[in-house]
Amino acid sequence: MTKYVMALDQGTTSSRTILFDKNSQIVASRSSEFTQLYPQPGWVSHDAREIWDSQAHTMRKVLRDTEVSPSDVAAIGITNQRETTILWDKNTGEPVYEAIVWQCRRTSQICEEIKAKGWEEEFRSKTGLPVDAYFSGTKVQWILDNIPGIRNRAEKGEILFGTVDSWLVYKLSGGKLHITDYSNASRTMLYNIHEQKWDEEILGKLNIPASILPKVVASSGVYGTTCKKVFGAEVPIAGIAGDQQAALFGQACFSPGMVKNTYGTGCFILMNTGEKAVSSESGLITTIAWGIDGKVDYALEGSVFVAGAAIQWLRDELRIIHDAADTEYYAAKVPDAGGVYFVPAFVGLGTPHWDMYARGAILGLTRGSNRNHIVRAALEAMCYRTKDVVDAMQKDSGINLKELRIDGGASQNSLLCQFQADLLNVPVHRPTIFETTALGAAYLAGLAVGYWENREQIAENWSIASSYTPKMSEEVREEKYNGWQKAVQQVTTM
Ligand SMILES: Nc1ncnc2c1ncn2[C@@H]1O[C@H](COP(=O)(O)OP(=O)(O)O)[C@@H](O)[C@H]1O
Ligand SMILES: O=P(O)(O)OC[C@H](O)CO
Repeated sequence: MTKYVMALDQGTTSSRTILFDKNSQIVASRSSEFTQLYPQPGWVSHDAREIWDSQAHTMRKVLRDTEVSPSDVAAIGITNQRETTILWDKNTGEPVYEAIVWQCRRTSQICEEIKAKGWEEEFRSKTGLPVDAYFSGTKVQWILDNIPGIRNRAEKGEILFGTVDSWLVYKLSGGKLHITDYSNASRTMLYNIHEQKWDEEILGKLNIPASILPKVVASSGVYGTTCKKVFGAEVPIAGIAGDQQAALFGQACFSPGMVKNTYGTGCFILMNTGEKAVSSESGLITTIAWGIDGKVDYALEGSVFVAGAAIQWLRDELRIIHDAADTEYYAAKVPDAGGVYFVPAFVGLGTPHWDMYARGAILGLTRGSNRNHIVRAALEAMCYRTKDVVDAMQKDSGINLKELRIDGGASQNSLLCQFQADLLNVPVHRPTIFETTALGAAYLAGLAVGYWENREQIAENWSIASSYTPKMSEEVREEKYNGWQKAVQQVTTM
């Protein structure tokens, strides 16, 4: 009898495999970190082989350690760091270059050229995305233009492109499937989110041959099975979604107006807007949340590139903490950040600023500032950036936020959660299962094979572990946020 759904959560810093049971409980979880490559300032790469190897390792390990047989896995769902771009050889299945990571700024110049040619509005209205190095399109173009011989081979049909979901499915299926889902396609800057097709004009403008593109499929559906070589059984591959959309699904944000925020390496705030693709005046992204049963739902998204990554920086570069969890201890030693603001614009600023050239700063230091203030300012920065995004979301959608559902590694920090509730002036809820990204992928796959019946059943499984209610006065909130906005002005270049 099949008992579990397996979620593969391929994130920016680690690959994870989680087995869920019917009550949405985690039965077992294994993760494996992999190498971050920084070939030049502002550039970020991964080795696509290592992405696959680390993912496959955690899949096998989770089964071995729990003695669950592959035949007890009802379906596999995949969720992934989005936008990260991989090109591989169609015949050998070998990557032809490093995976260019979503955070990588190497294509900023290409983006400038697109803007200088006056194409930005066309790209934005068709894809829902501002022209930025964040998205896959210019990364694909860069590889085709800069790696000798690749363009020629791509034009001969010998090269395939995919985001990480495509790459994993290709490997899992033994090279049989070259697919991506709607949510991932909507992050490439090559996909028309209204007509739901790869956009020929944009492909022409970026000089990208259509033959390298994956087929776009539903986010929930049986696409094929794993090749026996992977772990000894043919298990249905039945769900795919970009990690932030998967988290929206895992948080059961099924109705328009529901919002989740994931505090991981970056912060990603998504509001379900249902069947309506809301276009933004305030620098939000219009994205596909998921496509299921022939119907596409949309979301408004705010992307904050550096959130928990600033905590890692405090640990690895400044070395003022040993562990991310220490931040709560140090931050709690002071009543506030003492006027210190930390703007972690290490790779520019995303929503709503979209400033590729902004860089980080710690401001407001006095002779009395110490580690506690800086640590607290780093935590508060995640909350301020979230408020930047939520304010824009409320303005563009006309919907007032009623509550915020949170997840991701840094959401374990209660001081952060309380400050977030205070700043937004709405309750913040952390669910019992905070691995919502993986859970969302499991749900998409489980729904496709009838493991879960419908979204109502899923919504019933969502429950709150901790809630934080706002306690800050309006006056203090305004004063703090004004200080933040002034700090941001100091680092922006536009
Ligand atoms: N208790 C904590 N307080 C603040 N930040 C934390 C805490 N625990 C983890 N983090 C941060 O959260 C991030 C890890 O979250 P995770 O959701 O696993 O990220 P990702 O999926 O992006 O790799 C790291 O950047 C880490 O610094
Ligand atoms: O790997 P994460 O969780 O930091 O997510 C990365 C995002 O998908 C980038 O858009």
